[in-house]
Amino acid sequence: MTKEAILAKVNAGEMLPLMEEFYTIQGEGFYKGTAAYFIRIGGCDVGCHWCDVKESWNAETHPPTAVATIVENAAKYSDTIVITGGEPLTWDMTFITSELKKRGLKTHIETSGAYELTGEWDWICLSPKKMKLPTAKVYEKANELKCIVYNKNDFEFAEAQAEKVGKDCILYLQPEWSKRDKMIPEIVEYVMKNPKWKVSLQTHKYLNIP
Ligand SMILES: C[S@@+](CC[C@H](N)C(=O)[O-])C[C@H]1O[C@@H](n2cnc3c(N)ncnc32)[C@H](O)[C@@H]1O
Ligand SMILES: Nc1nc2[nH]cc(C(=O)O)c2c(=O)[nH]1
Ligand code: SF4
Ligand SMILES: [Mg+2]
Repeated sequence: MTKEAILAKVNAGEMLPLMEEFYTIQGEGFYKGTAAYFIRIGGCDVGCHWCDVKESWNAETHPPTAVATIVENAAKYSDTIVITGGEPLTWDMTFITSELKKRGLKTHIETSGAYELTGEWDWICLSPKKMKLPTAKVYEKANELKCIVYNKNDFEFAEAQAEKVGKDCILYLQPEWSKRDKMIPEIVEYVMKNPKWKVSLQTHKYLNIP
């Protein structure tokens, strides 16, 4: 295929820059503890300084891969597929989610919501970032809001984000991994005082799994 042809397919969401894919246990949020197949798509320009997958940022370093191939493979492992990144909404998610749903698979997304919400989702985990705020539509559609707590100011940001999501959206505070020893006690105290929030931990890191 020519470079132009590949670019056209990527723009149409029929090929995506695939960084990695793995069958594991969802470590975070509402589905924590549930087996799921993860598809990690490269490309993100949100720029969180504490991001735990900076290798995902540059889409050029991840090979454009046919969505048909990604979906066919994913279906062998699980009925729950988590699309993450990078920032998956950098790309048009319409085609990949429609192919997954055609096979009866459940589609979950991990997103900052910084770009237009595309695709058909059974579960949307919205993790807003100060540098590039979510779009109006993703606030409305989010099933869970997962705010990362790196320092005390993040509680205020989390409250402002919680104002913007729907009334059934489940609210989580998740410690930034490198600050976990400092921030876990703060989060515990905050959740006891403000019980509309729940604690989310990156349990896969404690389990030593991907
Ligand atoms: C790597 S991001 C990819 C998806 C999307 N770009 C996003 O930020 O939601 C997956 C999840 O990991 C969280 N995350 C990333 N780095 C983290 C860290 N150092 N500690 C805790 N959570 C982190 C993000 O906030 C997000 O909820
Ligand atoms: N096990 C596991 N659970 C996760 N939940 C969200 C993740 C992500 O990087 O999006 C993630 C991840 O990288 N691994
Ligand atoms: S938006 Fe997600 S992938 Fe992008 S830098 Fe932030 S945590 Fe990392
Ligand atoms: Mg992760």
